Amino acid sequence: MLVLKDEDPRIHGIKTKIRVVPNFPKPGIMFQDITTLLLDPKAFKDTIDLFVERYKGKNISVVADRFSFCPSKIDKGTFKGIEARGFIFGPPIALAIGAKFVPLRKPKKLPGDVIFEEYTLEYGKDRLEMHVGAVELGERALVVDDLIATGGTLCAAMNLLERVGAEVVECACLIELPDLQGRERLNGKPLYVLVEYQ
Ligand SMILES: O=P(O)(O)OC[C@H]1O[C@H](OP(=O)(O)OP(=O)(O)O)[C@H](O)[C@@H]1O
Ligand SMILES: Nc1ncnc2[nH]cnc12
Repeated sequence: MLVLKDEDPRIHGIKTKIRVVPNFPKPGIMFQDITTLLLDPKAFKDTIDLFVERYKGKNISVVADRFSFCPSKIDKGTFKGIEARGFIFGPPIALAIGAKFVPLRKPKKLPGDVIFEEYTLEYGKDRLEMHVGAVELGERALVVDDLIATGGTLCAAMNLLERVGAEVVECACLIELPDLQGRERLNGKPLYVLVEYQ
């Protein structure tokens, strides 16, 4: 069951549009499918608006988000779905708050010089890369993702930004899986989520 995080009536509409698919991509995983949310322009817009309302006027100059789009792959027992979720929420939030968008990509997708961080997922392991020079010392950054599970992805993203001297103001996710205790990997960094799955 998805649990409402607060009383904003828009959150109820958002929650009803997230489909939960049991046993995908592996037995035991309750997959939170946001593609059904994207089919509903009002729910999708409400999601972006809630984040924009929270971060507008907060002097944030960087929105960092995973940015990936490539075919599925299966390697050494690790299933990775279509890599397409990371770029959905970050760019519209960045545009609306007047920040630049910095893509954090899976390996070998960025053409310039990169720094990278490796991390583990609920159902696999991966690596995030960021272009050298995309973020400058002292910039205030927001890290956005669709979902926090074990927290590995957000932790890797924060590490990348902090290694180049950015200040990560907050992490923002549409969905949290609290049972996986991902928050505890964020070293006390604030995390804002719209819905929890329990
Ligand atoms: O908190 P964590 O345990 O790190 O898991 C959360 C991450 O898992 C999913 O991405 P995934 O890498 O599965 O790929 P996709 O978004 O490209 O489909 C999701 O979009 C988050 O980025
Ligand atoms: N249960 C889950 N649903 C959707 N994306 C995920 N990423 C990691 N765990 C996930």
